[in-house]
This record gives sequence, C-alpha cells and structure tokens, in this order.
Amino acid sequence: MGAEVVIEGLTKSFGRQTIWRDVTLTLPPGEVSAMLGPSGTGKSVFLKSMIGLLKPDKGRCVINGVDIVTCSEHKLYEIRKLFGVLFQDGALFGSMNLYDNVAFPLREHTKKSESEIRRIVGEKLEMTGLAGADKKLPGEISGGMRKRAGLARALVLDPQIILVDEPDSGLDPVRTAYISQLLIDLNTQIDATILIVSHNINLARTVPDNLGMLFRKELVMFGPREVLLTSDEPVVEQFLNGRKRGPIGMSEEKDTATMAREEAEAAAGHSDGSPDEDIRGVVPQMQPSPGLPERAGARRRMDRVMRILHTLPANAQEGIIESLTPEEQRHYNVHANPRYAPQNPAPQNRPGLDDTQQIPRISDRGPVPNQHQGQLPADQVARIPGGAGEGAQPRPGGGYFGGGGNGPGGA
Ligand SMILES: Nc1ncnc2c1ncn2[C@@H]1O[C@H](COP(=O)(O)OP(=O)(O)OP(=O)(O)O)[C@@H](O)[C@H]1O
Repeated sequence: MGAEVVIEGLTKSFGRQTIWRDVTLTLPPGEVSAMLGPSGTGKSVFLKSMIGLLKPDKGRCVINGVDIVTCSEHKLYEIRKLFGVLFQDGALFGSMNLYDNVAFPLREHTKKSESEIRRIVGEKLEMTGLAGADKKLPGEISGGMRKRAGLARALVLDPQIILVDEPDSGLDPVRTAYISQLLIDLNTQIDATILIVSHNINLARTVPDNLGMLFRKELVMFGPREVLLTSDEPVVEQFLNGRKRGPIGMSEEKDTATMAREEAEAAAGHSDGSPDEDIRGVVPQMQPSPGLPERAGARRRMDRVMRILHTLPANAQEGIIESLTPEEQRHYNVHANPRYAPQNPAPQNRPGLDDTQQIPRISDRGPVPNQHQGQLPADQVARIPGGAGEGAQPRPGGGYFGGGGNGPGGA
C-alpha cells in the first residue's frame, strides 16, 4: 500500500508574496486525491513543496515518519525515492528515445543490470499502453503519448506516492479520459497514493476519492469527494460549474462590488454565457477497466468515509449513502434519507437502489441547504456501527470497520 502523507500548517511564500498559508490535510494511503484551484493559486508550488524541490516557510509534511521540511538532505534524498512525479509536459529528455527516458531513473538511482532494466522498462511501457513505441523520440509522438511516457518513467522505481501535475494539459477531452482511466488502473494495480493537480472539472468529478481546493492563499476544503461535489461554498460552486459569476475573477479574485453587480445583472436576466444547469451533486466514480480486480483504495476509502460520515455536511452524507448499493447500505447499517423519495415525481433510476430508495439528484431539489451549518437532526443522522467491538462486522474482503478515523479536514 502507498504511503500516507500528513501535511500540517504548511505555508509557502516567495519573498513578500504568500502563495498559500496554513495548509493542513492528510492524503490517505493508497487513495487517489485531487487538488483543484484557479490558475496561479499555487498548485504546482504545492506539489514541488511535497517533494522538497521547494522549501516551505513553516509547517510539516510527514511521510513514513520523516518531516521533509526539516529533515537532512540525505533523508530527503531517500524519501524522494518513494515518489514518482508526472510533470505537465512529461519532462522527457528530447534527445533520448522512450526506452532510455523510462530507463533513466533506474540507471541513475539503482545498480540494476541492463537485462533487469529491460524487463522493468518493458513492463511499465506495457502498463501505459506504449509497448512497441520504445524507439520513438519524444518529438515524434503525440502529447498524450508523452504524458504516458512520463507516467511510465514515474513508475520505474515502484513509487509509493505518485504526483501528477495537470494530466489533462494540452490534451483533448477524450485523451484526458484515457489518461484518467490509466491513473485509476495504476492505482488499482500498484495501490500507490496519488495526488493529481488539475483544473479539469470532469476529471475532478469522476476520478479522485478525495478532493481539495486552493483559493485566496488557503485550502478552502479537503475531504471525501462528496463533500466538495455537493458544496454550496461560492468558490467551489463557481469552479465546478465553470461560471464567470462568483468570487473567482480573471486575475484570481473579485471585489465584493463587482460580485454584487454581476448578481444584479444575472437577476435582471443578463446571460454571461455561463451554463444554466447546476452540475453539483455526486456522480459515479470512474471504475478500474474491466478485467482488473476491485480497487483496494476504494474499498478502504469506503470504510474510512463511513467511519467519519456523521462528521460530514448533510448533503455529502446523503450523496455518500445514495451511492451505496442496497447491500452496502445494509452492511454499514445506513439508509437513504426517505425525506425526498415520496416527493419526487419522476425519479431517475439509479442502479443499486430499489423504487423506494430512488432519490432525486441534488440539482433536482431546488436550492441546496447550507451544509456547513451544524449537523443533521439526530433522527436523520446515519447510524454507524461503533468501534471494533459491538456492531463491527467482518468485511467480505477481510478486516473490520469501526474505530479511529480522521476528522473531515483529514479526509
Ligand atoms: N520559483 C518561483 N519563484 C517565485 N515565484 C514563483 C516560483 N514558482 C511559482 N511562483 C509563483 O507562485 C504562484 C503560483 O504558481 P503555480 O505555478 O504553483 O500556480 P498553479 O496554481 O499551479 O497555476 P496553473 O494552474 O496556472 O499551473 C505564481 O504567482 C507564480 O508566479
């Protein structure tokens, strides 16, 4: 399983310019997380800080018990070997063919024989769909292939943590879907902890287990995907819907007067070309390709999220319970909230829910209640079995759920 990354109070400035401050989050081991944020909010700086390429001003970033902010150069060198990084452009050496590019970290960092290197490189090229392209130069292949070659190279040292900087940059939506699938498949196969930085809405909605967002030099939120996907936080809502109206402006943020004017114009019927439909709500997550086993990270995440369910905003709780199959609802001893079902005239059929459990999408229900204020009333809170004692049940795949668990800020 991949390594857990615990980040506490991380702050980074360049001179007098603070990029972000007091970022605290935990990347759960073996899960896929994504960090969103408008351009220039410091997402790439965040990735570089995580591998020690940039030094934060304060805070901690702890991996396998080592705080990479304060550790020695030697320790940092060792910790970096746990990482595989896919930079935006693949960062391939232009004069080397794909084989040599992918073999490079093995030749640099290990004493493996050329025959062993050939085996590993062949395996990684195969995994990334590049078998047969090993003799090509980076300049001779498409942007999508360069990304996959960069990913193959990021995999050769068997990383426990994979950082991916904007996997969709320069790619069309179809190639973006393929690279997204590849990331989910890799997570299934090697169970590494993955952090993706992106501003692609579709990728954000369908790929990661956990979602976070940087804005105004702060981490707006970080937690299970359902929290962000059902949030009515204005900046999150604007971002997920790709709207001009909202706090994010052309050069990062707008003043209150501009926002008020835009609201008034919209209320008066002015269209700024933004989509009308509110796409908030939990959509199904991308599954591993057919033929691959169940994703262990997804199974662990489900157990983890069900342990912290009662701490999450009401809409997120609802989205999570709705996305469970009836068997899973029974297993976790939760049920979809019946408040909405009878009032829904034409519920969309959801796989895994019987007629009485059909619940309208959040966007079908009119205004979303503010989920950041308080908790659900006690009678509406999902009942979660307690610790490993009473109520704990064996899972089909082994192990028990209950006990422990992070707060919502810790994903
Ligand atoms: N080495 C550096 N020295 C000084 N400033 C820097 C350095 N690297 C990044 N910055 C500044 O940090 C800010 C955040 O940059 P960063 O590239 O992390 O943003 P981003 O969120 O990844 O943007 P995008 O989505 O457009 O890639 C920018 O204002 C940038 O100019």
